[in-house]
Amino acid sequence: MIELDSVSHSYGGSELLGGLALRLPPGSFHFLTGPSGAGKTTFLRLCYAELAPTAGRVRIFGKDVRAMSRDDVAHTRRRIGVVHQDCQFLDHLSVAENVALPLSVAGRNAADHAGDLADLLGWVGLDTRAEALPPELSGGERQRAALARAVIMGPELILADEPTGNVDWEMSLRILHLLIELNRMGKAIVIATHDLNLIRAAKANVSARVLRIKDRRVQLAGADL
Ligand SMILES: Nc1ncnc2c1ncn2[C@@H]1O[C@H](COP(=O)(O)OP(=O)(O)OP(=O)(O)O)[C@@H](O)[C@H]1O
Repeated sequence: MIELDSVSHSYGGSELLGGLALRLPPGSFHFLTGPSGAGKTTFLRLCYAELAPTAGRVRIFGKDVRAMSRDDVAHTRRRIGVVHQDCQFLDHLSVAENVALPLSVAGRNAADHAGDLADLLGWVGLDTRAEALPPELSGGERQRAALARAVIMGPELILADEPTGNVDWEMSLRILHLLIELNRMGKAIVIATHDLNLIRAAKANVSARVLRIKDRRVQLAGADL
């Protein structure tokens, strides 16, 4: 699904990710952890064809990111759902309109998918907030709306950047369990998080690999979390 060979990235300063070699198979569950600035978001952006690595090669669904045309990038991204760290809503659109936005971006008629949208909002517990505007949402509601938007296109892979940032523990668990449910439906999941307790809670429920960025290198964490 995603293959990284000897991947490093530099924005002009020091190199991040340290020549990472990694495979993300279909249906897998990965956590990525490490200190602020370690390169977690950079890793996710590489997996979403938002960046090409400055060294090494990233292949997404078998295609080298550097060889992708604009159409390839658009097609690839339709197969990947992203939960951004800051959610990135359009504040003048309702929750339902924001969640449905990927459909219209892909040229589909959102009205044809009204049933799916209602089911999805119900699944994340936002059916009664469908007409609210994003600034009216709590942190947990924002994160769940962002998750609903990430899955509306039926992606095979979900990349979630701190999906439990700014929510309490109970809500963190609720969001985690939605992601575990998606994994059980066969979707590959990658979660970038600072929260080691979240990783421990997940490992009790799902077989997940934990990647830890330390000293600018990505290592597979052991059972000592
Ligand atoms: N567009 C950019 N231009 C220049 N430097 C960048 C850019 N994006 C990220 N960086 C730098 O690259 C490093 C890694 O950033 P990244 O956002 O990947 O880290 P992170 O592990 O996700 O951090 P956090 O946990 O704080 O979100 C940081 O030093 C950051 O300042």
